Amino acid sequence: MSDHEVVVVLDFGGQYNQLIARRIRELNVFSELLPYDVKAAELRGKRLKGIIFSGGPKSVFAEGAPDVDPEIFTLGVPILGICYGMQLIAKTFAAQVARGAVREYGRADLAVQPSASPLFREQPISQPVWMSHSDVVTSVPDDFTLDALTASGTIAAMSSAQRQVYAVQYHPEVHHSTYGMDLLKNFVFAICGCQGDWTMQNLIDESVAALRAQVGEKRVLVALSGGVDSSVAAALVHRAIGSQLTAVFVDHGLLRKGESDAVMENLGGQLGIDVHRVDASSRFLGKLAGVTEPEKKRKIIGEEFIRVFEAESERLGPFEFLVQGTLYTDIVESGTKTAATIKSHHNVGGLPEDVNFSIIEPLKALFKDEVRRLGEELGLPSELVWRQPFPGPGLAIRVIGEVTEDKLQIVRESDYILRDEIAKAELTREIWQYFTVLTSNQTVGVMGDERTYAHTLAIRAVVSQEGMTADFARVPYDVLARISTRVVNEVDGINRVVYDITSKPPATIEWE
Ligand SMILES: Nc1ncnc2c1ncn2[C@@H]1O[C@H](COP(=O)(O)OP(=O)(O)OP(=O)(O)O)[C@@H](O)[C@H]1O
Ligand SMILES: O=c1[nH]c(=O)c2[nH+]cn([C@@H]3O[C@H](COP(=O)(O)O)[C@@H](O)[C@H]3O)c2[nH]1
Ligand SMILES: NC(=O)CC[C@H](N)C(=O)O
Ligand SMILES: [Mg+2]
Repeated sequence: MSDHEVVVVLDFGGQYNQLIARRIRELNVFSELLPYDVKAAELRGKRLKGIIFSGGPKSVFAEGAPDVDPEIFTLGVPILGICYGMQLIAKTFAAQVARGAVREYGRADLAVQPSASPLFREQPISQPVWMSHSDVVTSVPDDFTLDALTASGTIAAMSSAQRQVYAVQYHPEVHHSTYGMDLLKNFVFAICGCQGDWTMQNLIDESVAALRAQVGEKRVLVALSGGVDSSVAAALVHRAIGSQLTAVFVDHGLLRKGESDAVMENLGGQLGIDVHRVDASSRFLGKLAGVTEPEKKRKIIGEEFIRVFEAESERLGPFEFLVQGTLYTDIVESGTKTAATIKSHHNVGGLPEDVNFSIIEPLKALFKDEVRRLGEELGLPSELVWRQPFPGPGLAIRVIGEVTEDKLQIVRESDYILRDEIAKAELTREIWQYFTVLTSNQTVGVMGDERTYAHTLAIRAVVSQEGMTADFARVPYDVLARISTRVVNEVDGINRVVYDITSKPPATIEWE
């Protein structure tokens, strides 16, 4: 990768960090996320054009707060600090950072100053931005200029042209910051002087070469779910090593109605790979019996997947390598050295300690929408590339609390109705993900003049770009009404249907 221009993002543990790298790649400039404490000497070997300090959960004045190698400031390339990154720059250049009297989460209104740096070139002086911080920079360092304030008077941007150091308190990488992409573009091109020499085709060529070198003549197993990520990962690995690749699809009894057969009918042909199905429902449901705690459920499922792959390796293998379609979202939400654990994705935080494979995750730096572009570039059919995401733990995390066959049946049937009505309303492409959740809460109803005491079902439908942030979908009321009526009439055990109107953050997409 070193023959491309690179803008490095230093990771202080914020939730959106890889998103920064991904936005830069969108501008056709290679970008990667590195630990915040990388040594300046390690960066010298690259065609380094700029450095971005990310956000992070710590306070710069907390004990042991993460800091960079001071030599980073002597590399002679421009630096952009975002949120924690800006607070760190303020501290480095002896300005004040304090706990804010008013915390800013979500939308804020930015007032760009007339003398602002080229970061704000060709942008409106008043613009909406997305904030998520409690600490504030309360004075601008000597020889820095103030570039922007928010309506509450917070210092929101500052820079020193002479030092080539720029900083913003808000998050230009999230699409709710309307001109965020323009700011990053100005940083990358006007300030760092990049040309833009990186494309998705480069990524394919480089991944194929790296996979061939890593695997050699050995055999490889791919964990294939029929979803977007594992299909794209399989297609990429197949391009690299052809018939050395074997696919295993696990029917864990937690799939949607009709899914198992549909995957077996279509997927092998679409990918040109032999797919072996394993019926593992009794072992998954057996292990989940009586378990209610979401993280425990996720870890059981993560381990059971691996045990099934090991058994298949004995039957069909041996296989030295296991390919998973892990995305960056799965990694950051599972928790890293710096990022908090939000939930353990089965394929990352849910993995057991003893795994008998070397794991290959060719998409682990990417987000869903990048993977979709990659899938299109690899020539996969669009119904596969645009399929809505479905989590590996499946319906087990959509039955709140204990998973039983009866409860799974309710979710399976109601999900089927929901999907049917969304398809009839031609909303499948507009809504990013949609499903039902059995809340395991019972309420009183009246049906056929009789009192009922039955379950509440929730409908979750969200719009998103890549699953890191999301908003609830504005599904038309008449569509919701049809779904509600059909669910109560056609699915036993439900007497109430509610619609989840929370965004992410503060909620997540799945309920567990
Ligand atoms: N039923 C399954 N059988 C085999 N592997 C699975 C199964 N479910 C998930 N996996 C593995 O776990 C990984 C993560 O699951 P995840 O749901 O995030 O991805 P996906 O299913 O490939 O794509 P999508 O997000 O579109 O559903 C998959 O890429 C795949 O490698
Ligand atoms: O393969 C997966 N294994 C998991 O353990 C898992 N948990 C959540 N998801 C999916 O990830 C996206 C973000 O979900 P959350 O907002 O609920 O964290 C959404 O698309 C979720 O469906 C998972 N996918
Ligand atoms: N998002 C961030 O980088 C937050 C920075 C710091 N933890 C604060 O709360 O102000
Ligand atoms: Mg999936």
